[in-house]
Amino acid sequence: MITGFALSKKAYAPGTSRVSLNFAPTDAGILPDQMIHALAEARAIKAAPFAADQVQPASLDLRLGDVAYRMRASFLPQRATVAERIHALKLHEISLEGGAVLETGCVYLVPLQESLALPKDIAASTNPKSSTGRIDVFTRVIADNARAFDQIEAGYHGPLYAEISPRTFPVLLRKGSRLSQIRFRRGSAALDAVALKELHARERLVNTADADLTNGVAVSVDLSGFTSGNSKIVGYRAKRHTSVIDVDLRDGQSVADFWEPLEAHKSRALILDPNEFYILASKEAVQVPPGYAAEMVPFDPLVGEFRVHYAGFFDPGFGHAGAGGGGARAVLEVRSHEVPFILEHGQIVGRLVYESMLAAPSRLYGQGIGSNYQAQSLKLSKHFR
Ligand SMILES: O=c1ccn([C@H]2C[C@H](O)[C@@H](COP(=O)(O)OP(=O)(O)OP(=O)(O)O)O2)c(=O)[nH]1
Repeated sequence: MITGFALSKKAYAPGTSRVSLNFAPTDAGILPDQMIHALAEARAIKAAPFAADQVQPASLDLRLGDVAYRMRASFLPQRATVAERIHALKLHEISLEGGAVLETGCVYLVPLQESLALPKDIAASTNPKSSTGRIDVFTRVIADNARAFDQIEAGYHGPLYAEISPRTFPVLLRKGSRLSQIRFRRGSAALDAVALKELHARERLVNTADADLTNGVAVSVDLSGFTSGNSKIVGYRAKRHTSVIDVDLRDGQSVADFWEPLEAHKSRALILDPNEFYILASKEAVQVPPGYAAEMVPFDPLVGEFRVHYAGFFDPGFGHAGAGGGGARAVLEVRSHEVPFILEHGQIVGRLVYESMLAAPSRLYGQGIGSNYQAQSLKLSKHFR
């Protein structure tokens, strides 16, 4: 297990130093920013030069290409290429050059600008960016012959596509918009029970005295109320039939036009309406130490009553006091399925699974890379002012 790193003083500047991608057989972990740049220099990631801040501490933001296909339905390509399935299933094509609105309830497929020619020992996984999950845009990435969403096999050579289905708000996006992110991984890097216990003892991953560390660090919901002006609220419920959100515009919309604040109740419970979308926050302050990355997963795959976590990647340095993040809560994107469901204060809703980095990133989340959510409390996406 990799335990600690000295952080380099300077951020990695692409092309200025050689970062080796030759690993010892037992090396396992998530590739940090400097290795993502090295993958691009080695043409294992093929793309136009990266945009500023596109490479994050443990992931790369993926950019939409210039066309969206409105599809009859979602699919997994399995034995086909995605291009073959698009040919068979597309309803029509929309240019993204000048921007286009994607409607709620429809399924779109967009070729991404980045394609891959991965070495045999590097696999990848994808997830929506937190900003995408917080506005309820359901997004997954598929590759040719994929049998699962958001999983890219080691050694994959080929294009990537984003499946996009806005659930609550129509969204305006364009060529270059970044809805998804990709993490590159060598081997199996998840911490086992012993390593997680040791890391928590050393770094205090959550600020609870009796942290539940079964299969990851348990994260529960806070329904006691956060101060908002003169009131106490537990979160927000999305409004229906709103206007459009421009995914690239920060602070562009007023909260009141899109969200209904949910006042705290003395019962410290919240009844989730089926098919409504909620933003809530964790009771625990969480943190990801510099040598690690985390992912929020369902607390129990057998409990399908409600879904938390659209966007599960937590960056190295998120909530870390050394990166200005002390006390950060996890923001939770929550939806109930078939029946109304009562959530109670302190109920476990997800687990943070920690993985080792192959090396410390040259910059942490919150350190001069335009991070939007460091030290966050209950926080809507960056689109709202
Ligand atoms: O469900 C989630 C997922 C992530 N996060 C936190 C941890 C993560 O490190 C941070 C930023 O996530 P991400 O990089 O996916 O967001 P972004 O939309 O790219 O924002 P930024 O520009 O700040 O990176 O938000 C949450 O609170 N809840």
